[in-house]
Amino acid sequence: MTTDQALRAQSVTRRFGDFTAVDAVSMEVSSGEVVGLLGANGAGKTTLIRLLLGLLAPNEGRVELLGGPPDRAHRARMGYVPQNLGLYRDLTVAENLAFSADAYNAAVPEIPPSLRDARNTLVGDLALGAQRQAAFLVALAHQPEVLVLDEPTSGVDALSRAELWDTIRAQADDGVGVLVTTHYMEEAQHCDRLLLMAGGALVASGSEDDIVGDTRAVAVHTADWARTFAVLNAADIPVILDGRAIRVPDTDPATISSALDDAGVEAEIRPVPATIEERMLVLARSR
Ligand SMILES: Nc1ncnc2c1ncn2[C@@H]1O[C@H](COP(=O)(O)OP(=O)(O)OP(=O)(O)O)[C@@H](O)[C@H]1O
Repeated sequence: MTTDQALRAQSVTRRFGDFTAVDAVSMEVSSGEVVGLLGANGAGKTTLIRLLLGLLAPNEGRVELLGGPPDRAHRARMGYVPQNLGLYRDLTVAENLAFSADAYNAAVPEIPPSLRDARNTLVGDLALGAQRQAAFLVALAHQPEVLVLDEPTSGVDALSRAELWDTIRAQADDGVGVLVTTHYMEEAQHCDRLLLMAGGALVASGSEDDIVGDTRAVAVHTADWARTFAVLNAADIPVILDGRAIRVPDTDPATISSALDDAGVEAEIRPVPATIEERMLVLARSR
């Protein structure tokens, strides 16, 4: 390892026409840490990643990859698993691995037991969990010092997700700096630190507790959940329906009672600590 700093963005902005996809973002990832990049669809996570990796040029600001510019030489020291996995679907797992190792002048790694039966299967014919596993293997073949993973666990079953997180943690324990995006909020617990984006900006960072802070929510218990949801929604109250449970973040319980009383809906209202997902909703609404 030649530097403790794996990735850094300093006041980085990227526009597409009049639209600002990444807005003056400053952040960094150190070697050996797993940093989770969270945010709703369109928050700017993938664009930030592409800027950090030199795949897109910033309009303003500066990025550093392993302490230098994100040029070919520095990019050769990082591993990237994009959302679409970046594998050749019409090549087998073994062929993808050999191709990538050759491109980086690295030895072809051994295929782990869980993928061995699939070594001669075309990637396009594999289940998504196995495809993601293969993409990890390919990205790690040249022993990168930085690993950037864009939704690595999306669409895979719980067991495969747990295995992928084990792999991520093992890499960090070996000193690799990891930046990972996820849509699954429960996966925030696997990260050492979180960055939260909304509307292109970095709106919060730290641990899950730092991000939630003292934000509160209200749990609404009612038999008539459909009407309750409709009434609160119509009153422009930030209501969340999770199954049949109704939650309202960052809103005075009296406001909720009053909206429901006016509509003649019977409900029991209980203030509770907010979740990170609810805090994200609050931050996104305030952008
Ligand atoms: N090449 C492009 N041209 C125009 N707009 C773009 C381009 N790339 C991204 N955008 C826009 O920038 C915004 C941020 O997109 P981005 O893919 O970075 O979000 P994201 O947080 O990664 O979302 P998701 O979780 O859905 O992947 C979106 O509104 C997207 O439509």
